[in-house]
Amino acid sequence: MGSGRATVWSEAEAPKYGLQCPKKALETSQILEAINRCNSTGGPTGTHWVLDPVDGTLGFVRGDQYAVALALIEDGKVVLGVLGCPNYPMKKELSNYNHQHGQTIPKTPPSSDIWKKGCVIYARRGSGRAWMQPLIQGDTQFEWPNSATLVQASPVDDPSLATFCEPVEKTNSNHLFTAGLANSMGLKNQPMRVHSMVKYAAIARGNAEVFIKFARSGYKEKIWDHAAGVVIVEEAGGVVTDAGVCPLDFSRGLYLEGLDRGIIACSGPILHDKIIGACLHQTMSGQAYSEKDVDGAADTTNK
Ligand SMILES: Nc1ncnc2c1ncn2[C@@H]1O[C@H](COP(=O)(O)OS(=O)(=O)O)[C@@H](OP(=O)(O)O)[C@H]1O
Ligand SMILES: [Mg+2]
Repeated sequence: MGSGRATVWSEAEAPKYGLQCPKKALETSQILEAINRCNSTGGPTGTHWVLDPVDGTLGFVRGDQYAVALALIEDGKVVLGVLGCPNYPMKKELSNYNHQHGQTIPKTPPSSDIWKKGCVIYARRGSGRAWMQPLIQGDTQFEWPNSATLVQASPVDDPSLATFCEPVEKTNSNHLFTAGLANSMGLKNQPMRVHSMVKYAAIARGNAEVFIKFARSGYKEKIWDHAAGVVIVEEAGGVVTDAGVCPLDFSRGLYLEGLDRGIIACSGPILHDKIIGACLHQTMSGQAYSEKDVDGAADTTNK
């Protein structure tokens, strides 16, 4: 959740936002203990904060992409989303890296300290806007609008020009099934495999057009893995639904209950319609998702 210095900074800023400042700066362990005290199970009523302190754990461990994700859910609807992406620089496109090695950060970082300068992306439901700003480092004070800039989903609606991203691990999403979808809708580019909700950030920033995740049947998607990303993509002009064209339902507890097969996030409605059509085609032609595809996938991309 950030350095001790960042913690002290947040506490010092608290009164400015009408919050009571703790008498003594909290230690890291106290912050973790406070997070652990949370016991809400979500649901259709009330106000709930949803936090994924390290989303994309594997990416974090590998020194690759991960996110710190915070969302506010009111009466079952996500009203606010914030994604901190410490390894996603303001000015770099993820797609410049990765295809061959499944890694979005080059092994040898560029000489500048660009990789230390991640971004934060956030949006409020109904504002029609999504914002991005650099991660605040060291003693820098946050002063709205600071260097925040508006981000927008990509205008590209031609599948042959679109970039699609998906989880790195084929145990988390069926790569064979998504490759079939991509092929049948005419996506030509290699998939960009990225850990964490940085995939939603990439759609919101216009660095990719499509994010598809089809988990194995029986796996229940958790609200904290999607809440912040969904509101940010939608406010940046994108569309997010399940494969049955229903919005993701954040009102039914800790899981996205009732999710139809997988999650499809797109930069706009034209590409989204095409993927839904491709899904229907795959299902009708008997190429629907199967467990075998996940467990025994002869998929050699990004190894
Ligand atoms: N079996 C299975 N199927 C589907 N999804 C799963 C599965 N196991 C875990 N998870 C959840 O996926 C979250 C990580 O998603 P990613 O997109 O980062 O996956 S990947 O590392 O790029 O493959 C990951 O979030 P984190 O735990 O925050 O990393 C999990 O909540
Ligand atoms: Mg997660």
